[in-house]
Amino acid sequence: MLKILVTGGNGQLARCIKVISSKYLDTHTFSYKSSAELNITNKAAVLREFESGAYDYCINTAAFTNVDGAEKDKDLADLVNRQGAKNLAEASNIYNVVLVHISTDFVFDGAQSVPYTEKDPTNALGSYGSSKLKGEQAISLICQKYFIIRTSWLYSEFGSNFLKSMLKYGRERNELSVVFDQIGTPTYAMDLAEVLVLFLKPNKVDYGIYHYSNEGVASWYDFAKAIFEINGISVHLQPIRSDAYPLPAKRPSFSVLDKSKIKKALQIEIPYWRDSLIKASKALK
Ligand SMILES: NC(=O)C1=CN([C@@H]2O[C@H](COP(=O)(O)OP(=O)(O)OC[C@H]3O[C@@H](n4cnc5c(N)ncnc54)[C@H](OP(=O)(O)O)[C@@H]3O)[C@@H](O)[C@H]2O)C=CC1
Ligand SMILES: Cc1cn([C@H]2C[C@H](O)[C@@H](COP(=O)(O)OP(=O)(O)O[C@H]3O[C@@H](C)C(=O)[C@@H](O)[C@H]3O)O2)c(=O)[nH]c1=O
Repeated sequence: MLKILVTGGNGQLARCIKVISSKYLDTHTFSYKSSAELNITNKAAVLREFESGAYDYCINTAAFTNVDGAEKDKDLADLVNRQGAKNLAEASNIYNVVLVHISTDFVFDGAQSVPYTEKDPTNALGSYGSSKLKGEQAISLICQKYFIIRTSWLYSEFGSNFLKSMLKYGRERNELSVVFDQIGTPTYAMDLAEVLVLFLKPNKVDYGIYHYSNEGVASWYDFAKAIFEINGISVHLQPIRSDAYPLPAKRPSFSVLDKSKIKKALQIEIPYWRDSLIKASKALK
């Protein structure tokens, strides 16, 4: 039996892992710890959990994910996303655990116009992205056995996300404005969860950084348009530039991820984002 700790156990991605992991219960035991049960910023608590749990893997989904909130709460974002990741890296080394850590497309500045590979230079624009980047750096410096999976624009039937916000606003309002000058790839967190479980196979895949998102490319406007079409919601949708929708945090204008490495390593085909959006919309109904 492989023993797996999942941090951030009440979050969107952890809840998707819980759904997917039901297929693996003959061979894997998953322990989900919410922020109240295991605060990853508390090093002593992390060490105690690793010692008592005798885990083989830790999937770290815990993070400070409020992109605009991170501009105001820089210290807290840093504490969770950098120090928390560092604590897990140190505990993983001591207790011989493989750390599977989730990171973000927001480690890039968006200056590129071709999809980002794992080797491309990082340069985060805001506090969320830079705290996540520092978390990655701490792990790659300290940890002997780790996978860092960068992903983008997660949504699902769980937690709060862009899909659920659009469905809510689309039903409440006649008109909506959404930015069309930020390009990336929406990713169904359930698809990512399926892929994360594939990393839980001893000595099958090389340690390091991997990019995973759904296939294809969209702006947030395209994503919103597809949400309304697929869900039969009639709303007047206006494409706008980011400067017409001012927010505390600057986002990358282009953060499409190149997924060649993960496709080769895991021998997977990745669903197109619109097909996955149809699946998620059905799951929500
Ligand atoms: N959402 C997205 O669009 C994207 C997310 N990612 C990354 O994917 C991962 C999962 O994101 P997602 O599930 O969407 O995020 P959520 O915000 O839904 O979940 C994160 C969870 O982390 C928990 N958490 C916060 N602080 C701590 C702490 N100190 N100790 C333990 N747990 C804590 C939160 O608990 P509580 O609610 O109690 O604070 C929450 O349940 C994160 O690493 C994120 O950076 C990457 C790209 C896109
Ligand atoms: C709700 C809304 C947002 N927007 C814009 C704001 C922003 O530029 C863009 C995305 O909106 P959000 O703020 O919901 O998403 P945001 O928090 O920027 O999403 C990011 O979250 C973190 C955690 C990640 O790691 C990233 O991959 C990415 O998913 O859409 C509109 O233009 N109109 C709207 O009505």
